[in-house]
Amino acid sequence: MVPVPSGRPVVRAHDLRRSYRTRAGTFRRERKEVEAVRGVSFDIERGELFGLLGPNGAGKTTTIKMLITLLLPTGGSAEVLGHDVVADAREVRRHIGYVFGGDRGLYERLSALDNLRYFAELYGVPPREQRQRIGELVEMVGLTGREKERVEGFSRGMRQRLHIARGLLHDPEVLFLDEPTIGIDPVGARELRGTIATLREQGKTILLTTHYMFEADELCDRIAVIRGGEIVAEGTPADLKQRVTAGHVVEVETFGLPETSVDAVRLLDGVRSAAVEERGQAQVLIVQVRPGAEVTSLVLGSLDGVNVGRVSSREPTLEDAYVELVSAEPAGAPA
Ligand SMILES: Nc1ncnc2c1ncn2[C@@H]1O[C@H](COP(=O)(O)OP(=O)(O)OP(=O)(O)O)[C@@H](O)[C@H]1O
Repeated sequence: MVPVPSGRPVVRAHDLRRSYRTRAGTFRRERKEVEAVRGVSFDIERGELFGLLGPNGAGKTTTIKMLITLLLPTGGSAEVLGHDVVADAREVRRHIGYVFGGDRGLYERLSALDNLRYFAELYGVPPREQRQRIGELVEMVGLTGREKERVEGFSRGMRQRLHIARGLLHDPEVLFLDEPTIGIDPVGARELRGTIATLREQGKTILLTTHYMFEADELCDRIAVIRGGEIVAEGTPADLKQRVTAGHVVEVETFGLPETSVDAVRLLDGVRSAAVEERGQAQVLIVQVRPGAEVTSLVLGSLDGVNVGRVSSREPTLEDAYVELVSAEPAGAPA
C-alpha cells in the first residue's frame, strides 16, 4: 500500500476550478467562457467510497478529469496519495485506475481475455503476473466462462464490467468510476454495483459519479452533491436524508399546469419547494412541506382554474432531497 503523508487524505481537492473557452454562433463567432467547476473542495480517506452526484453538466466529469491528470485545473489544487495532480502527474497515474461509462475503449474483435492481455502489456503488468491477475479479475467482475468470446457480442453491462477489470489490471489503490452504470439495464446495473461493493471491501479508495441517488445511497460512505460547478451539500447518505425527513411531500396531479401557478405555490407559507414531473398526460406538482405545516388546501387554492386530478401525501425520499438540492435557485442568481 502506498503511504500517504500523515494526516493527509488519499484524495484531496482544494478550491479546484476549471473553465473552458468555447466559440458560439456560426457567422459571428463569439468567444464564451464556461466555468465548469467553481471552487470544489473535498477529501476522501483511505478505503472510503465517495460519491459525486449531480445533474447533467454539473461538473462531475471535469472534476474527475482533473484528478486523474487528463485535464489541467485553471485554479486551486488537488492531490492523490500525497502527489500533486499537476506537478507529480506521472506518480498519480501510477496509482490510479479509472473507468468511464460508455462503450469506447475496448477492441470489439478481440475476446475479453485478449483485450485484458493487451492492456496488461500496455500498463506494464509483469508477464509472470499477468495470467493470474487476469484470471482473478475476470472472476471478480463475473465474466468467467465468457472471457474467450469476442467483445462485439457483449451486452453493455458485460462491457462495463470488462472496463472495470481493465481499470484494475495494474492493481491501483485509488479508483475513479465515472457513471459506470449509465445505460445498463437494472439487472446489469445491480451486478455492477455488487462489483463496486466488492472493490470497496478489498480496501480500494473509490470516487464514483452517478446521477442516481439510490445508487449513491446503496454504495457510498459519503456523498457530495454538485450543481453548477459547486458543491451544494456533503455528508453521509443518512445526513442528506435527514435534510428532508422532517416534513412531508404533497403530490397533486394536474392537467395543463401553468408555470405561474407553480411560482405561486412556491411562495406559499409552509412550502419549502415545488417541482413538476411529467407523467404521461399529467403534470404532477411535487410540493415539499415544512415540518408541522399543512398546505394542501392552500396549494389547491392557488391552483384555481387548473384541472386537478389525484391529490396525495407521502413521506419524503432521498430522491426528494436530491431534487430539492439540484433544483433550488442558486444563491445570488438573477431573479
Ligand atoms: N471540452 C469542453 N469544452 C467546453 N465546455 C465543456 C467541455 N467539457 C465540458 N464542458 C462544459 O462544462 C460543464 C460541466 O461538464 P461536465 O461534463 O463536467 O459535467 P457532468 O456533471 O459530468 O455532466 P454529465 O452528467 O452530463 O456527464 C458543462 O456546462 C459542459 O457543457
